[in-house]
Amino acid sequence: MAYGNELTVALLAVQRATLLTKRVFHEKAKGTVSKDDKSPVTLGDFGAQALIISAIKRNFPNDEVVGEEEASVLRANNTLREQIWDLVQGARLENSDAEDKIGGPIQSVEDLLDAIDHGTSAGGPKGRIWALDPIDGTKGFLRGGQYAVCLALIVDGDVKVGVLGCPNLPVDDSAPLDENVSSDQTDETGKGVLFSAVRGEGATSRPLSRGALQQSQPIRMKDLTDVTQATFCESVEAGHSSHGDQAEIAKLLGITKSSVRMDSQAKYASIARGAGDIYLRLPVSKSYVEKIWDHAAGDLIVREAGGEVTDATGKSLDFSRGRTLSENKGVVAASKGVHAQVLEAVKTVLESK
Ligand SMILES: Nc1ncnc2c1ncn2[C@@H]1O[C@H](COP(=O)(O)OS(=O)(=O)O)[C@@H](OP(=O)(O)O)[C@H]1O
Ligand SMILES: [Mg+2]
Ligand SMILES: [Mg+2]
Ligand SMILES: [Mg+2]
Repeated sequence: MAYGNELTVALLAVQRATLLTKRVFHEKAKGTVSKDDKSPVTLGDFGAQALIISAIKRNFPNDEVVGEEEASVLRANNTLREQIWDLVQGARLENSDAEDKIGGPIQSVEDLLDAIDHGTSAGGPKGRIWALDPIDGTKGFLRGGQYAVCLALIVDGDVKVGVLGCPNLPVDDSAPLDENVSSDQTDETGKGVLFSAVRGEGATSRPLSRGALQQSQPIRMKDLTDVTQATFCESVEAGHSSHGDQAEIAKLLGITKSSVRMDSQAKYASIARGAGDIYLRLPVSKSYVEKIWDHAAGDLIVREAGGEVTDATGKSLDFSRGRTLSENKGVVAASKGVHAQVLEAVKTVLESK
């Protein structure tokens, strides 16, 4: 399989990072710090970024990483740094071959900080670049909702491998969409999914585990031709995606079911496994530019599951422009049978503004 080694490393690295994020998820004090743009970052975001980058550095020392977080807050804050060090040391895969494959534990606090700060690549159209969002949907993570650990390999501007770890989604790919938002399952009864895709080779899901990788199974978008029957997913935060425009589009398409609001790239994963049909993310402000780590893995997983992903003008998402999707506005992801119709409605509503 093309990119087989990259896929295995990415799956194990994301799986190990979810052990850490799940621990933080259940703690009352998540070590939340406000970043310069006022968005939150937690012990979980820092710890997961350190663990994943150390696995990449060990296996692919020449690759670059575009990561969301950086360590300056930790260099200045002893308490936070020590808390993360403890968490990172405690996050080990219970299968020694799997743990060895991704380099074993981080050796020192300096290595931990260096790993986090290795995510500063400028991105671009040439070479091998990993896009990493250690916790996507941090606001959802803090609220007790959905979140995802997201990793993708971009080669010469094209996404080749995508992995999404979704600890709060039900394992069952056929569970209805509202159960994807809020599952009654526990880790023991079937919660926690690892999605992945390799370019040209399809998309899969498998249960998250604490050790070796579990068996995977293929996932497919639902084959929808009657758009009025669609269910669509959107962000929880109105500040991230325009609920008003999305409601107008649904109305124009004759969709009567109410939208399902879900944090993070779990939205891409949910439509890829056929639980939902459409993911709309329409710009709230003219100035906001989407980040590549918020979309790279989800975009590939949906396309490999038979879906179509464009921006609000119909262009493919362009991951070759650096750290952001500077050539794109918004996201329209849907099954092939209805994407063109959805895109027309998006254009009509946005042009009327
Ligand atoms: N103004 C604005 N517009 C669009 N997107 C923004 C904006 N501000 C932030 N972000 C990014 O949104 C990421 C989370 O998106 P979600 O779809 O998960 O939002 S929500 O949590 O469901 O509300 C979130 O990712 P994380 O920081 O990884 O959580 C941000 O990168
Ligand atoms: Mg963030
Ligand atoms: Mg994000
Ligand atoms: Mg994030």
